[in-house]
Amino acid sequence: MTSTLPAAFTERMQSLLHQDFEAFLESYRKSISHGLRVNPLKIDRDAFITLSPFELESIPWCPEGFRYPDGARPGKHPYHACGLYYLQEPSAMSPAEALGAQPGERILDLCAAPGGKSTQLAAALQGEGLLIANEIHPQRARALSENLERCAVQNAVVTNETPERLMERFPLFFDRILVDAPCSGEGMFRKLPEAIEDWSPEKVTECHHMQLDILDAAARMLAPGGTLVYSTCTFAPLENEQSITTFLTRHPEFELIPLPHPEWFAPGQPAWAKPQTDDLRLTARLWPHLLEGEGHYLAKLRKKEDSQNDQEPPKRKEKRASKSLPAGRKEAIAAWQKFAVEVIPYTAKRLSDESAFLLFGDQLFYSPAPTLNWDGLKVLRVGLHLGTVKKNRFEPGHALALVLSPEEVVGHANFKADDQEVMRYLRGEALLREGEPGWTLVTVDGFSIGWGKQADGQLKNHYPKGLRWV
Ligand SMILES: C[S@@+](CC[C@H](N)C(=O)[O-])C[C@H]1O[C@@H](n2cnc3c(N)ncnc32)[C@H](O)[C@@H]1O
Repeated sequence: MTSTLPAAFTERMQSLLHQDFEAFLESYRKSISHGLRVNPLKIDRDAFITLSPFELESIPWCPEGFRYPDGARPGKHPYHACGLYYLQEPSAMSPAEALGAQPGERILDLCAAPGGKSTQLAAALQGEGLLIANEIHPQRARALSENLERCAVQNAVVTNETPERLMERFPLFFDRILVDAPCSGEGMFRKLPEAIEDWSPEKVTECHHMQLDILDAAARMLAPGGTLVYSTCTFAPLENEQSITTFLTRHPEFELIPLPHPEWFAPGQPAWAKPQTDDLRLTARLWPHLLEGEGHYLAKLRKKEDSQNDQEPPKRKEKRASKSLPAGRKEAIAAWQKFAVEVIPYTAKRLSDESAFLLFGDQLFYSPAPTLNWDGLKVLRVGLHLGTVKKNRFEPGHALALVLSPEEVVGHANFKADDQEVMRYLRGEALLREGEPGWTLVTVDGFSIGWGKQADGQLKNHYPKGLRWV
């Protein structure tokens, strides 16, 4: 790392870490830790170990997590475009693991973009239950949506809302909530030198207040008995031990519970917050000088089963609102069914619950929560984007391609990962190829990557324009 660390930061860390300070500072002279997390919605861990073109080293606190060496470029490999893995620095793999999402649950990832933890939570759900992945910034919400799509997630709803607005709609609704809070980003100094420029003591204070507001909203949305994980990628006690202590003072209905992997994660520091609470030892610090990772803070909390819910959730209007039932829905479903029977007859049955189809404009989605009403919320995606209803035809969505396997489609074109045709496809070029006319699933070593349409000795390219490699 070449940029100089802010003096106010190093002085504070020295006064906190004492004899460990030199080792902490030394960690900034080492290269960053590269990680990837295998996406079990596309390939299981052991199969990926066999297939991987990169050297892999297991990360102890995340079964699907691996380090890869400097110089490997997994983001530039077609397997990345197929969604076989998500690039994530190793300590950032800990919060979603700690949350312990189970298939069938209702999960909220409140500060979700660009989606590292959301894709991990979706994998834990194994397609069952509901994930709401929320991001406040519109552009970042779009990146989140694309990453969930690439990782073949079918049961996520992507919203672009403030925590407060979500809170009004979903009181006491979730089994588990992740607050991966906006923070001063001291754990990013090694990876992103811009984070050093952005940092200031005032920013630390500002983030602390923002974190408390976000946590208040999360507290209201969690069902009694539910689990909340709070995480940051900063070292400032004010944003970690102090945010949790203040939260617990404001919310006696919550208690800290121990985190897994005490052999890897150092305990939180009771002396770094006021009033001093011994339970802070149950929170965790991931230090860059004690493990290979950029650093994180984690706290796992439970909302007591018998917590007084002073405000009971309002009676939800479960009936679908008119906007979700636009004119043309029937025709859209018919167009989909015609497409599905012709192109993906084996999957058509799985995606046939009439109540799950949602039409937004000309975009057809298959909802994981058909009884929920999304009117009035900024929603980017509700479950699986099936495709676009065009005049007299249905054009399948990229998201649909990514959830399909070759056995599910009538026509597919497979290429080996090192075949130049794959690069041409990713650049958006048509491929010269003979085949049955019509929609064709393009696969790389058997893993779907997108659609093509076969006609006149060519496979026309339907890889989305915004994703094309240049
Ligand atoms: C640490 S990042 C999230 C990283 C993400 N969980 C992941 O694993 O890819 C924090 C996110 O919180 C968002 N954010 C900023 N201000 C916020 C606020 N007031 N309420 C909710 N989220 C906010 C930021 O835009 C940012 O995307």
